[in-house]
Amino acid sequence: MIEAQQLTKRYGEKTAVDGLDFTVRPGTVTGFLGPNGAGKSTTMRMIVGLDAPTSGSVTVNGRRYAQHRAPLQEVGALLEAKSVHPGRSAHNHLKALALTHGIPGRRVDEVIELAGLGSVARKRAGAFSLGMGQRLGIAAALLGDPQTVMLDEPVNGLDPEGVLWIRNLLTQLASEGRTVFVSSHLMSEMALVADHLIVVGRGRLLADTTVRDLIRETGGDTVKVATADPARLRDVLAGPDVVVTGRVGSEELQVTGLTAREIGLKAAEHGIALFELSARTVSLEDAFMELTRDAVEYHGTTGVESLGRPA
Ligand SMILES: Nc1ncnc2c1ncn2[C@@H]1O[C@H](COP(=O)(O)OP(=O)(O)OP(=O)(O)O)[C@@H](O)[C@H]1O
Repeated sequence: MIEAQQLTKRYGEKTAVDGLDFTVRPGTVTGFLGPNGAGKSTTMRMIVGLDAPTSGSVTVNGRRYAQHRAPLQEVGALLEAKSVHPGRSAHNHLKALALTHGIPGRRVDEVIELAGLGSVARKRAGAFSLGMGQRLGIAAALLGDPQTVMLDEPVNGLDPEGVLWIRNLLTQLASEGRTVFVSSHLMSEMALVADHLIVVGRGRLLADTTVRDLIRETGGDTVKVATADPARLRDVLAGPDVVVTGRVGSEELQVTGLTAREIGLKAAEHGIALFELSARTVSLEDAFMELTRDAVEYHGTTGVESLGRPA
């Protein structure tokens, strides 16, 4: 379990992390999302003691990282900054790490297998592709068989097979009861792998919710219906959790709380003709954009003005 309380980090004038309160629970994959510069990496660095909070605190299983006697066996982390000696092989890098942390040597071979690095383990890590480097970083994170696993952008640079491997790995780690905290900009991937989400923007907490609820709140379960008799259809669909909206005089209604199928069946039962019946699909990406619209630090421009005018 990771618990942040009023976690704050300032760099001079800049507040990178601003009073964050959240809990990452074991047994599920928790996604950590936010636009560029939102404070995700800074938060993750504070979790593993690479940066000290300006105020507030963050603990892993009730203790600050530095207070754990064997931190590598407590929290395994893949952070953006790599610290692999380029001349060393993957095997030697992991062996050195194991030796200095009292981890048995056989675990090195286990994580090499787990990370799919068997065929390249004796090669210089400096010659590794981005994807292999990511796999080595993940192997190092898992070396201490930690209860808590934290990965910053783990799918970066991975090919589709690697992305699938990460997806299965994260699900597996969570199913073993571990705490899995993972940041990514790939929303489609997060939607598949994460159950819970912590969303930040400009250092502040924007949402602490499930993928389903976030999508629902953005209107993900709305069904659009068009009929010649909207007033009667409203009456037919009425129910405790059903909300029907629509402009007066319009044939179109927006319905939440019923599926397209349920609406179609009810309309047929009452002999009401429908002209259109379509579920609005909202992706996690849409929901994320909506939620973080005001918290994006670096907006891109696509307007012609930004390209300058020809002389
Ligand atoms: N060492 C530092 N000194 C000064 N400012 C910093 C430092 N580290 C981070 N920042 C600033 O703090 C803010 C948060 O940065 P951080 O890297 O944590 O964001 P992030 O959410 O991980 O972004 P990204 O998605 O781009 O990786 C940014 O505005 C960044 O410029």
